[in-house]
Amino acid sequence: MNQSKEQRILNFVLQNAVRGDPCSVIDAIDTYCSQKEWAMNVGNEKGLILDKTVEEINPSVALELGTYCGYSAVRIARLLKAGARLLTVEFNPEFAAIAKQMIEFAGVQDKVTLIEGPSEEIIPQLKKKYEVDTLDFVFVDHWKDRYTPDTILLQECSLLRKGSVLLADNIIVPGAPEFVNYIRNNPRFQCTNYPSHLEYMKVQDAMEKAVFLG
Ligand SMILES: O=C(NCCCCc1cc2ccncc2s1)c1cc(-c2ccc(F)cc2)cc(O)c1O
Ligand SMILES: [Mg+2]
Repeated sequence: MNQSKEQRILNFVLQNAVRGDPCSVIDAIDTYCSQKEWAMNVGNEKGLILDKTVEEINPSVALELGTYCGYSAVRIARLLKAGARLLTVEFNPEFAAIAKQMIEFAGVQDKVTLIEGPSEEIIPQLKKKYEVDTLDFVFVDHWKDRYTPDTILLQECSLLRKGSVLLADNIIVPGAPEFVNYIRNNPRFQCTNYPSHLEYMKVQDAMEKAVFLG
């Protein structure tokens, strides 16, 4: 059975990065996906916007929707202080299996809880099953038509508090127009747009930061 692209990315990391060194894992994925096979990791340009946002917030509890191969989970987890944690949700079992290995190889597994399943089922479980009170930071990078319903669901589940920050990927490509309309017209969010480019391409993309005002 021939390998998946995601398996090839993981193999390249295992052969070219340094176990326990998250930066070498990030660099290896970016090298492979810019030179060999494009893949939907947030990439290094938008990754720097993600880094700055995480460093600004210094979250104790972070949520990621859309793990994929674990690139952004490793990016976020490497910046978390001692005792802080990242919960990351992935729907696709093959992607989750790759991400688990990626996270472990990077050495950030103690900070990351990988949850396999659809976000609409997982979000309502976060308080009781995953012992979350409120979320300091949410990286939104899953199905683009789930951005709005899941942002509403996070509010309904009282998972956001005054100052919680959402950062959404792919505002232009593939695009999340309904989410942009919802969040920018919602008085309970203060929004900022960050123009950038689609990972590994010269195509325009952007990220949207939304601070919950309570
Ligand atoms: O679809 C994208 N990302 C979501 C993958 C869906 C994985 C899911 C996770 C999950 C968790 C919980 N519930 C349900 C779900 S579904 C995505 C696509 C492109 C792209 C851009 C140009 C192209 F030509 C082709 C693809 C770029 C990106 O940065 C992306 O993030
Ligand atoms: Mg994305």
